[in-house]
Amino acid sequence: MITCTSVSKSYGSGQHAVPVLRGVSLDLPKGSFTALMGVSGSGKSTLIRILAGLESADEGQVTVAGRELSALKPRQRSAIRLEAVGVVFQEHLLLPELSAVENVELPLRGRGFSRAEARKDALEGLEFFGLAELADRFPDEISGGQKQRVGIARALVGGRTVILADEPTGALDRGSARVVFETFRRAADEGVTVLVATHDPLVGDWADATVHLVDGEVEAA
Ligand SMILES: Nc1ncnc2c1ncn2[C@@H]1O[C@H](COP(=O)(O)OP(=O)(O)OP(=O)(O)O)[C@@H](O)[C@H]1O
Repeated sequence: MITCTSVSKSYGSGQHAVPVLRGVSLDLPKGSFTALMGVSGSGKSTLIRILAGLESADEGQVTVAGRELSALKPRQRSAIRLEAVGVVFQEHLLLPELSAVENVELPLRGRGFSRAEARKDALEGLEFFGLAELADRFPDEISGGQKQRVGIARALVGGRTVILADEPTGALDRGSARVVFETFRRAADEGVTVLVATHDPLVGDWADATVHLVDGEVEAA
């Protein structure tokens, strides 16, 4: 579901090129929850952005949800995100002027769903994660953990099969972080492939596997 082979990436060029990822290979099966760990600067965010198609690798191949990303133009990659790949960041990025359910509807509306269809699927998504009672609240009326879970519901709505998250619990207390990891677990148990970059050792209680990045390389297990 997520495969990358010999992915390398440097920032800067020539003499000033700084290698950030060096020959990273991963093969994450459908329905797995993998934690991506490593010290600050080890390349976690860069790898997540490449897998999400937000940046391109200098070398190597990346296949996500059955699509080989390196062959695609940025606009085609963003279409894949809309259809198949949800991305969650440390900041929830909910739009403050929209209610929770309206936020979850957004990617569906972007795909041309009618208002009624989008509402139905968004409510189902919130319900699946136990968030139905928050549907009509605005982001500033719910807790940080709840916002992040609404963000996960938005990332998954419309049958997306892959979720990529970068430090999703970085701004949360331990209790909220647990619930967020539990939410990813639930998604993986439904067949979604989940990769979460995190510093938070709590993730070990929910993830199936951990990949450690050290200076841009996958550390042998
Ligand atoms: N756009 C960029 N231009 C230049 N250098 C960058 C850029 N983005 C990241 N880097 C550098 O690449 C290295 C890896 O950064 P990255 O953000 O992927 O690490 P990380 O493991 O996610 O760190 P953190 O845990 O602090 O988020 C760092 O040395 C960073 O300074």
